[in-house]
Amino acid sequence: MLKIDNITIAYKDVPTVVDFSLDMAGGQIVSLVGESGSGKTTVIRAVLGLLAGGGKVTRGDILFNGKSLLKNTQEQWRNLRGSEISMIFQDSGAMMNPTRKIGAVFTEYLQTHEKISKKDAWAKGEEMLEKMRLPSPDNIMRSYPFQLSGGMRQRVGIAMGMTYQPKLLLADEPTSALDVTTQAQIVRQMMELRDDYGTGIIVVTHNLGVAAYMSDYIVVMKDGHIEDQGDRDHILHHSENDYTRRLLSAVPSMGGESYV
Ligand SMILES: Nc1ncnc2c1ncn2[C@@H]1O[C@H](COP(=O)(O)OP(=O)(O)OP(=O)(O)O)[C@@H](O)[C@H]1O
Repeated sequence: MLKIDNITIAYKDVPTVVDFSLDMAGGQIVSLVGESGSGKTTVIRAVLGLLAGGGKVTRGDILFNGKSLLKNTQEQWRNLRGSEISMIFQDSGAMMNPTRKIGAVFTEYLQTHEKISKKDAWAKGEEMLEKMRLPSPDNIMRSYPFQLSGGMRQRVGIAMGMTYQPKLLLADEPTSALDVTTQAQIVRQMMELRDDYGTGIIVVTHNLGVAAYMSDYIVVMKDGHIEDQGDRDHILHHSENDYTRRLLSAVPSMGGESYV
C-alpha cells in the first residue's frame, strides 16, 4: 500500500532524514520510535506532503498504491488528504480553534471534503462520534474543545480522521499528552480501526511501550536514519542493536501493565 523508497529529506538543503525506506502492507500497524529529533515526524509529514520549514524530499520516492505522491498537484493532495490518508496529532484539541465548538469544526471539515448540507454534515459528525463510542455525541458537538478531556478530544480527532475510512492513518504522538489509562484506551481504539476498517497505521511515538503493544513492525530511528527495524517480536526479543536495547530497558508500563 505504502512504499517509501530510500528517501532523503532536507530542510533548506541540509539532509535531515537519510536513506529511509519502508514497505507497508494494507492494514499493517507500523511504529516509528526514537528519541526527540531523530526525524520521525519529518517522515510522516513527507508522506502527507506537509513538510514545514522548506522541507523537501530530495532523493527517492514515496508510492501510495503504486503512484508517486511526490508528483501530486495541490488538487491531488486535497483529494487524498482526509479521505485516503488521514493524520491525527498529539493533542487534536490543540489543533482546533478554541473559540469554535466541535460541531462547527466537524461540519466544516466534512463540507470541505464533500458536497453536503450543514444539517447532514452535523448528523454525519454525530454518527462518527457514536461509531467511535463517544458518549452523548450531540453534547460533544455543542462543546468547546476545552470542555472535553484530553482523551475525548483525541477520540474526536480520530473520529474526524476516520470519517472517510482512509487506507492509511498517520498518528503523531497520539497518546503523549494523555495519562496512562487514557493512553491505553486510545491505543486499543486505534487497533480496532485496523480490525474494523482495515486501516493501515503509522504511529510516531517516543514510547516504545506503546509501539510494542500495538505494532506489527517497528522502525527505530536515530539521528535521521534507520538504526534498527523488524517485526515486533524481533525488535522486542531478538534485536542485538545496542540502541534498541537501551530504549527497551527504559520502557514504561501502560495503565499499570507492562506490554513488553
Ligand atoms: N520546520 C523545520 N525546519 C528546519 N528543521 C526542522 C524542521 N522540523 C524539523 N527539523 C529538523 O529535523 C530534525 C528531526 O525533527 P523531527 O521533528 O522530525 O524529529 P522527531 O523524531 O519527530 O522529534 P520529536 O519527537 O521531538 O518531534 C530535527 O533535528 C530538526 O532540527
